[in-house]
Amino acid sequence: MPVCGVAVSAATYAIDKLYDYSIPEPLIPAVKVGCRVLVPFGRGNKKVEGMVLVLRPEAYSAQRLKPVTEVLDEEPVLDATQIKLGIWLREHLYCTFFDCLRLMLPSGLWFQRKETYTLVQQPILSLSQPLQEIMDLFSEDVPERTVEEIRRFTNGRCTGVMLSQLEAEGYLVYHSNIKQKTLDKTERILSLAIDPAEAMQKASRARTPAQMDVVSLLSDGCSMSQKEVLYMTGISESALRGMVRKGILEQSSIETLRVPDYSMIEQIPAPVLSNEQEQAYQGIRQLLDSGKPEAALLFGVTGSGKTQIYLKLIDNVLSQGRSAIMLVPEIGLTPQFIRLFVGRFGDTVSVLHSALSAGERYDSWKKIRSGRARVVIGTRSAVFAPVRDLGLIVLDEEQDSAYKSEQSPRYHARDVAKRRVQQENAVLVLGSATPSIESYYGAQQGRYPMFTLRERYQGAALPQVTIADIRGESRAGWTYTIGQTLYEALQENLERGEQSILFLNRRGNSRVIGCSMCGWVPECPSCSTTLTYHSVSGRAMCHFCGASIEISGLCPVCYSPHLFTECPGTQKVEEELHAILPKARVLRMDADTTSKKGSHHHLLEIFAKGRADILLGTQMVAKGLDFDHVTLVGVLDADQSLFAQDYRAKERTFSLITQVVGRAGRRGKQGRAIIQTYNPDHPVLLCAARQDYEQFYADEIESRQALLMPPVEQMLMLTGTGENESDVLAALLRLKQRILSLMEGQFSDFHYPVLGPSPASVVRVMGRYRYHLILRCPDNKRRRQLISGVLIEFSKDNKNRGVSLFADLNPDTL
Ligand SMILES: Nc1ncnc2c1ncn2[C@@H]1O[C@H](COP(=O)(O)OP(=O)(O)OP(=O)(O)O)[C@@H](O)[C@H]1O
Ligand SMILES: [Zn+2]
Repeated sequence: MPVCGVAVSAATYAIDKLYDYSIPEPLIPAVKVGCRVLVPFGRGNKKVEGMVLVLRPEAYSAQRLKPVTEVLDEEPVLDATQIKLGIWLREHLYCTFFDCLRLMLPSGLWFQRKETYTLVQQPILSLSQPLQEIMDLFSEDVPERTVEEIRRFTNGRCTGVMLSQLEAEGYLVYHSNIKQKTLDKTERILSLAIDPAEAMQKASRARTPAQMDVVSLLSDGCSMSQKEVLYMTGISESALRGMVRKGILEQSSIETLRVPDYSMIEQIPAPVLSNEQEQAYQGIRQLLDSGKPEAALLFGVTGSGKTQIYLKLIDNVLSQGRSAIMLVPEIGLTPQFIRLFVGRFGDTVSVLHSALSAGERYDSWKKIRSGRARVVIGTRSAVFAPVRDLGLIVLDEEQDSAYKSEQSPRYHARDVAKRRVQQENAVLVLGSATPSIESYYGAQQGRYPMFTLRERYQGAALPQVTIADIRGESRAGWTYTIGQTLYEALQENLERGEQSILFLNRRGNSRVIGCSMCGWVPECPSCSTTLTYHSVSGRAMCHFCGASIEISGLCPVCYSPHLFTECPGTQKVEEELHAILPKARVLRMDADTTSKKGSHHHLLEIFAKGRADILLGTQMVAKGLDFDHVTLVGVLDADQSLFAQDYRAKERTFSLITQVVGRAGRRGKQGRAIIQTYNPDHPVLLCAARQDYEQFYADEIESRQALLMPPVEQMLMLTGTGENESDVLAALLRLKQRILSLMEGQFSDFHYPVLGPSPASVVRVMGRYRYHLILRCPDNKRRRQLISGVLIEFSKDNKNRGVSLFADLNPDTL
């Protein structure tokens, strides 16, 4: 009897392995490695999804195996190389086979299952109480129930075994309906139905500004999706329908092109590379020609033209009939950037990013897999793109933390890329003006070659940086966030008609509310955080779990009406700018103004066209932007991220500041940057001001060496979470003891300190406490054996009930 080994979706880490199933005669031709199947699993023989990983055509098995129920794919959705990668991921990320394999598939390809039970007949004999409870849910009026409903109505008392028993007795019959997620293909499009002037007249009769906004938005004859119109104008859907009824707007429906058509885009000719660029290009090309797997670091100052090198390398790869993957951090994927690639490679380009719908993703995946797309540009998960004949992977801004997944499987795109080029004989290029300490260390250790670009393209000078000590200014009675030095520079720039970028070094964008009488501030009941005030809804909301409370205008504790709200940083600075530079056209870019799809691109477009003088924003403005007329960059609060309790805080600050400063003066004109700080003598800021990466690296690696932090030593973090704080702590203490005793005995060759338990920086999220253990030890087979063993043991131990545990290698933040 032929047998197949299946990675089963329902298996938890503790019981994860390849499960053997027999293949019934009629299914033999259909079962192939890399196809998904439906198999019975567990004691209840619930039908679950799985993926065939091995076939043993003539296997003999002593025990009776359960048979495969159904084959879900006609052709394999994963090939042998991808399966190999999945198995490697599983070993390194401590996840199940299925979770690792699923990473490589677009969600549109996943299945949605509806499992139901239908009444056949009510039992004549009396049943045990729990079984009767289930049968009571069925009647002639309600003959069908989903499994989910049954579980909910019985408060979880119903088990798979009970249901199978009722099925075996002939009272109920089971159906499972599985289908690939269906996908929306059309979109509603709006345009003006009449002449703009006439439309404006009609709209103004409604006396609502929103309707007039809609008309002016569409007045240049363009059409726009309804979604965009809703977002840009804030009008309501019913008001839009009204405008259609009145004949102001015309509505049509188009099939959305789920893969954009790039074939008509105008070609951009390849520029001639500078000497420095040419040398780096030739060096990496030799690696490509070697036909061996290689990795290289491309270390080039901001504006040195790394992108042109990537483009030419991709040219080379394509001419060999191979494919390339170009990875960028989410916010680096600007329209300008995409245009460069599309202009060069036309319709062989496929862009993958998180704002794509499931359908778009699915269609891109098909285009890539078929070999029609040979250049993939995308964010983190594009590292799994199923390109034909991989030749090159580029990680631009390779130090960016967006490359690390914060959800299970917690992979780092750089590690996956390294593994892929090894498996597929390709070349990996890590590009950056401020490489991660890991990558630079690797190059220093001779693990891979480094190519350096010391000059900006066409010799444009790096910006002149001034460190502005704002301590003195506030003492002198200057109360604005924008210090005097920066203010004067902004004014000069405005007079000269040149653009400026202002960078607020903050992650979130929170508006605090509180009572100025009793000091009350709203806190989240389930997370250790304060709530953020949203004036639109009049509610204070938790950014971790989404819980919110209404703010009525009175303090809930002392009933005083004196509530204060403090503006989010960017909004406050925007108001300030209007006050001190009333003529400046300011564009604010932060989490608030860019929450909708496309708005980020839209704002950048406005700025690129020179329709604003100052671009003000959070980290989104720091990286990758390339504008012609920006000659001034201001960093408003350089210190913000410097003192975070995190071993990467300095690295991140240095990188951010260097990146943002590097936005100035990229086209000949001398750029300036002003860094405002309360710590004008801080070595990290001094290095960033000189854009002296080497010095920064030298200092940083010394302290990592002293503290045995990555990259000198690898770090593994074990996080326990649970609702009961003392349970979490006790479980982690037991775990620590267990690891230590294993290191005494069976793993005596593997002896390293275990630190903790220590609380996570936000200790409680969604009602769950989070504590860490930290191991600093090399990542090798012994470590993986040890950790995988204790993880499994942990989940099987009843004492740990209510506490879950996961492992994370070299976490990006603590
Ligand atoms: N060989 C070239 N010919 C013409 N223009 C070039 C060339 N190299 C670079 N440039 C131009 O110089 C500018 C800076 O290049 P690019 O954006 O690639 O720099 P970068 O190294 O990626 O910088 P950053 O790290 O700051 O993003 C771009 O506008 C680019 O078009
Ligand atoms: Zn919360």
